[in-house]
Amino acid sequence: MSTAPPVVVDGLTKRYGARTVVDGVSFEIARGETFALLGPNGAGKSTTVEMLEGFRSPTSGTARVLGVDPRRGDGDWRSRIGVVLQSTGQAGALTVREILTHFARVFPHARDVDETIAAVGLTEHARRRVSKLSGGQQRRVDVALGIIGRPEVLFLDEPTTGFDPQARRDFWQLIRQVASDGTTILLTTHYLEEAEQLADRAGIIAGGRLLALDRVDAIGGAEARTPIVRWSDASGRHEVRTTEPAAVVRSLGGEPAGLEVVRPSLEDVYLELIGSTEPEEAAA
Ligand SMILES: Nc1ncnc2c1ncn2[C@@H]1O[C@H](COP(=O)(O)OP(=O)(O)OP(=O)(O)O)[C@@H](O)[C@H]1O
Repeated sequence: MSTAPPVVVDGLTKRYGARTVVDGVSFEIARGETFALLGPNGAGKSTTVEMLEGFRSPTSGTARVLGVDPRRGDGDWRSRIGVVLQSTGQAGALTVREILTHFARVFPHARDVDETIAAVGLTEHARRRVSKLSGGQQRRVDVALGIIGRPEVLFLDEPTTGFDPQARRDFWQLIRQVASDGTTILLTTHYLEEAEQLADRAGIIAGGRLLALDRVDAIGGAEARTPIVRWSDASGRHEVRTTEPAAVVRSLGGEPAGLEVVRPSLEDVYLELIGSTEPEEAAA
């Protein structure tokens, strides 16, 4: 087995005419790691993922997935990756079990069809046509199709869009299980809590450029994660950023009104980073 990381991206760039939509992006994803790519609409996340899946060609830079240039990936390579595209597949007339059975035959080490249906919470709907399912249920079929081949690298592009909160939590459980089997996962999502729950590391991208790349609990740097103590008194509302929140609380003597100690979340850090980009850059 190769020791190279399963995903290696170096200076990846995509231009459409004069527009650069992915601009010199570099990162690696280690074997078994879950990596989240975060960024606003139009940031370049799907374009990056689609270049890794071999569906789009880079203008410059390189990508290697399982040691292979995705544009040159053959059938064997494709059977080792799993893809959940952003748009829902239209598998109209087939039932859930039929479409999964059909795809399972394509892969040399496919998962058990009924276990996979159960894992995505569709056992009750296994005999229903995919076209008769709700949007969120169809999305679960997409996810089932992405994992049926027991991929070594799984690409999930906004997998839980349209899921209700319980379905999202069930999905997280499923992805944790897939990750614990050693699968390397690249996830894009607009739900920062999802990235916090699932990802080991994340990259934040805006205007095609990678603004930050780190462990999910460290992204933005120590400064951005400094706790904030807030309280109110007769003179109004106060806020202090401090590495020693307990000492600040003690110094207040007793418990002042509205006391809260907040550790900035990934969402706070993300909004600060995205907010600091030029609007036209973020929109470009
Ligand atoms: N075929 C194309 N021709 C020209 N521009 C394109 C093409 N495909 C995508 N783009 C542009 O590239 C930019 C990046 O799009 P991309 O879909 O990668 O963003 P994203 O980060 O995935 O956004 P979202 O969160 O909305 O899915 C967008 O401005 C989009 O309009």
